[in-house]
Amino acid sequence: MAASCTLTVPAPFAAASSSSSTSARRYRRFGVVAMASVGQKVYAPGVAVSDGNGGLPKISLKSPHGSEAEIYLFGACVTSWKVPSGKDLLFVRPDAVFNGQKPISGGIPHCFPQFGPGPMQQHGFARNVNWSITDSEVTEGDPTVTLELKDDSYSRSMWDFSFQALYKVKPWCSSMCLHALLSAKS
Ligand SMILES: O=P(O)(O)OC[C@H]1O[C@@H](O)[C@H](O)[C@@H](O)[C@@H]1O
Repeated sequence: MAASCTLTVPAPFAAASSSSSTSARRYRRFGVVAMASVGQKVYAPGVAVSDGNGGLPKISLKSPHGSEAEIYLFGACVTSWKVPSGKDLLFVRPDAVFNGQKPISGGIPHCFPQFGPGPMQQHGFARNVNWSITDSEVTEGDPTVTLELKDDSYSRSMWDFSFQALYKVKPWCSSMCLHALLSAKS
């Protein structure tokens, strides 16, 4: 079974112009390419990982066109998306915890493989585990990162399926593209 979902979130307060380009100039890199400052790892220009709240690893995406986004590896939760005006269009709850024990409440969370209460924890386990960076790329200056979550003994104990979830985050000036791809088999 494979399911794919692409969500493009418009920025109502952003400038009307978009930074997306049809130019074919593009490159792709894997893994850490530089240390920009103490504790910060750069995966591609505009794609860096550093310690966020509570010391949890946080990806920062910065486009030279003015948009910025923050994604925590814990839960692959997008907690911030700033448009070129500097306005942040996302928020987390004031009492959100960043301790790696409870899900980050707010931003754009993943409810998988269950929504709400049920046989496992509220909204499933995907927002309660660390995802990993599987790809990063830059197109015309706009950074993109892809996160991955795969089954392990922890997920199997609650949901006995083999799966791979890929989550691609691409913030532009006037919209943000979120692409989720799930492949699962019994
Ligand atoms: O508070 P949590 O566990 O992060 O869940 C997020 C939200 O999930 C929704 O389904 C509930 O209706 C909300 O009440 C809740 O705040």
